[in-house]
Amino acid sequence: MSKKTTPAGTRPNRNAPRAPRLAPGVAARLAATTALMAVLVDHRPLDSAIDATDGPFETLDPRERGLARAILGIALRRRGQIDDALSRFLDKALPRKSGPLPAILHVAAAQILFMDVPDHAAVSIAVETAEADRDARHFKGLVNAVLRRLTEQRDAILASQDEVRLNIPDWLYERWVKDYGAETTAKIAAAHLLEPSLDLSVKSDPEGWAEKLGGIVLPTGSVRLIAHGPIDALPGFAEGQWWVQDAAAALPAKLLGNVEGKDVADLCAAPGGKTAQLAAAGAKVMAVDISEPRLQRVRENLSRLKLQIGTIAADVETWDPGRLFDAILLDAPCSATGTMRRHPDVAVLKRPSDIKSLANLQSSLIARATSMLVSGGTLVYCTCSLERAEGEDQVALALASLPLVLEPIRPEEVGGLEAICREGFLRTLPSDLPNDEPRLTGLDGFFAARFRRL
Ligand SMILES: C[S@@+](CC[C@H](N)C(=O)[O-])C[C@H]1O[C@@H](n2cnc3c(N)ncnc32)[C@H](O)[C@@H]1O
Repeated sequence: MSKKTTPAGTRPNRNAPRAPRLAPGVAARLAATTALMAVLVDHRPLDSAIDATDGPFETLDPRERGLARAILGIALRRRGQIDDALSRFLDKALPRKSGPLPAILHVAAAQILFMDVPDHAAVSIAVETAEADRDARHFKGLVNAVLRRLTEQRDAILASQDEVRLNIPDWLYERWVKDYGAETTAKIAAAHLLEPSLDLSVKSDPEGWAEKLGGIVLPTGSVRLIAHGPIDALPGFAEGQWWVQDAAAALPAKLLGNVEGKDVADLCAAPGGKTAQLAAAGAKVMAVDISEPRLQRVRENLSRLKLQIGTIAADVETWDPGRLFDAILLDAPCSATGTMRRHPDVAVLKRPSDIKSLANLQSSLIARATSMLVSGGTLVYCTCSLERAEGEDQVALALASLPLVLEPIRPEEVGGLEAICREGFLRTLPSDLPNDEPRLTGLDGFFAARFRRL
């Protein structure tokens, strides 16, 4: 048998710096631990922690990346249950100077409680991850003891937990019970525990694309698939035939009706899902966003889709377009509490005070949008929030203070789904659109209202 050798004619350079060797599986858990710390401690969005070019995800191979992402999804989705389970074995708070110790425990507990990972691997890799950190290494013994006890008592712990209640922060639970009632809140929370489907908006032929991609066509026209593997490897991506967009997020742009040939402003446009819909429907679109880097993503997305638009990096609160538009879509910045299925980090990142300040910003943006609209023009206001303060309350404020009348939304405009058309508004909930296959169920929580300018 031949020995492993270096390429012919070369010798190993013994002085070259070598990347530390990690046992199999450790790199993925280290990356998950680092990203979880970024979310829990630094309050950074998960996507930015994962995408950081100098972060540990950069060096992972696709399998490790997938594993790290899956662990993070569960660690955030089921954070309440994991906290509750770990607290049963910790009689005091973890010491301050323990580095990533909390994230190491959460990453391991996510695997032990909810993933098909051998217990001994989850525990020993957690101990090894602790060993790799200057501060956490002093707590190796604690990591080992707590996690072993967790493996022993897993079934009893899970049986004793109310998974629906434990995983929603108290302040959101209280708001939702007030607005939607306890039964619907429980359904929303249950929907958050499921890995969401992959929803696509297609330029044309939804049936054909559903067949090619192995998905279904929803009553609203989106194509829905069970997500797996890299998106850019799917048929039709490179050719620009479709784009990723939650089925609920695809509804507000449709509420502008026939936009062919019309001057439409898409305010707060990035990353451009709704811009693409408007451009594909033949509108002359001006996409406006405060963030130039995010606007660059709009340009890249629209260029892949071979759709023409104009773009302007500007703050809508102060931007003066110097002309009026026939129609405006205002997808305002919001708390994003409707997207917790896709972005479970929202439960960690948002606070009640955010809703207040966002609601103030939304009122100001609606007033600005109204001032850019021709008389008789249509304004669709939407947010991906479950909070009334960012939805129904904004409508009441706008109608009381601006030259706008409400144009109620009808079920036939949203795939005939009466349940998502409430009081003339679009109000989707994560628990809407159930399917026998749980991986094909649900919608992001969206609100939309349509106005006509007087
Ligand atoms: C909910 S996202 C928009 C999603 C987008 N409409 C889509 O469908 O892909 C909100 C966007 O608002 C932008 N934004 C926040 N404040 C803004 C402001 N004052 N003026 C313009 N854009 C703003 C953010 O940069 C962000 O891209």
